[in-house]
Amino acid sequence: MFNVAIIGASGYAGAQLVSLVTTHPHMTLQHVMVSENSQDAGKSMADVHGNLAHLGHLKLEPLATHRLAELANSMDVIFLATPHEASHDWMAELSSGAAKVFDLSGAFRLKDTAVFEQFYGFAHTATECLNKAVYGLAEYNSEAIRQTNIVAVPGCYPTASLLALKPLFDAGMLDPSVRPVINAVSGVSGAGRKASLTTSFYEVSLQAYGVLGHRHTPEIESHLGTPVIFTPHLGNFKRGILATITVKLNAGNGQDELDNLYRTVYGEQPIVRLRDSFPKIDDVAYTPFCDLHWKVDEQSGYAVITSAIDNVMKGAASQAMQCANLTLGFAATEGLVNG
Ligand SMILES: NC(=O)C1=CN([C@@H]2O[C@H](COP(=O)(O)OP(=O)(O)OC[C@H]3O[C@@H](n4cnc5c(N)ncnc54)[C@H](OP(=O)(O)O)[C@@H]3O)[C@@H](O)[C@H]2O)C=CC1
Ligand SMILES: CC(=O)N[C@@H](CCC(=O)OP(=O)(O)O)C(=O)O
Repeated sequence: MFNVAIIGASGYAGAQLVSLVTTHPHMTLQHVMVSENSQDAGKSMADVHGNLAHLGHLKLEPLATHRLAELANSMDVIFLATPHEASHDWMAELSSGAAKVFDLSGAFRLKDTAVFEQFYGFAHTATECLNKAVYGLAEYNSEAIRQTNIVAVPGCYPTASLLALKPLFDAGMLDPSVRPVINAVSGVSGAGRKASLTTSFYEVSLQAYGVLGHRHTPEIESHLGTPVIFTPHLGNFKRGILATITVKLNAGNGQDELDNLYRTVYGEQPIVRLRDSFPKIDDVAYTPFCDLHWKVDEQSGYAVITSAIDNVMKGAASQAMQCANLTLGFAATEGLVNG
């Protein structure tokens, strides 16, 4: 059995990981942790998340920095479901031992530190870790993920967007003169558990935010290889992301070509489900799947692709678990998909 610690275990992504690790056939959850001065320190997982009421024995430990080295040497796997700053500050020490570290924050997803500082608002100084970090888009980078001890788990919107767009870009099917346009709606869990007016029940409606300036734009662009227009929206539901993506295809590409392409790329990938109709968020909520469907207008050469994921699962925790499975030598789907 592999020993696991989850830091940030009281948050939405961390609690989802608690669920996944405690049901994983080859993992033992040794530590669930929060920040040193957390109000939740000492409480159990059952106290903070009702759906984990059966896990009253798992107590949230406050994590003081002097314990980082001990974790690095005693754990096989460390999941960081923490704010970007905490992940950035702690990665060097956490990754200095035998443990493989999977960071769900955005701290290690952008290799360009100037772009990072512009979008995250603080300077990146963990250069060695950044150089080592592999972008954990599990369907694409499985070989590199297997070899590393630092995985930067992709953001939720980038996961939905890249799984839809990468096959087209990599196959040279996109007209380079027209940027892909990504309009995506996320449930409020994407904003994390801390109370705020923007995410309070009475305030949330359906609204664009971060227009032409969201930090996921450079993440999508750098891992896709071409500029995009990305507009996120906050929706009045709990879980899931639906990304509707419009692209202009190069001449000679129509419905048949896209059908063949997606089948070739994802036919053997159990987490990506190619659907016969446009997916709904409810089809993927609380699951590890990404559902894709597309339609081409043969006359204009435009195509619309929709990509649906659960932001807390494929957009965070279950993708982190896919990556952990790969580094430990299991199938990416271990503990996530049966049958
Ligand atoms: N929610 C989502 O859909 C997604 C989230 N992510 C990323 O995953 C990470 C966690 O997100 P999410 O679960 O939504 O966030 P939450 O706000 O729900 O949870 C954050 C967790 O981190 C803990 N924490 C906060 N500050 C520190 C610190 N300095 N040291 C240690 N622990 C700390 C919090 O507990 P406490 O403050 O009590 O210590 C809590 O357990 C973030 O980086 C987020 O950007 C990525 C993809 C999707
Ligand atoms: C609805 C909502 O607020 N979503 C979050 C994205 C969540 C996510 O993927 O986060 P990281 O890139 O921080 O890991 C946002 O737009 O900031």
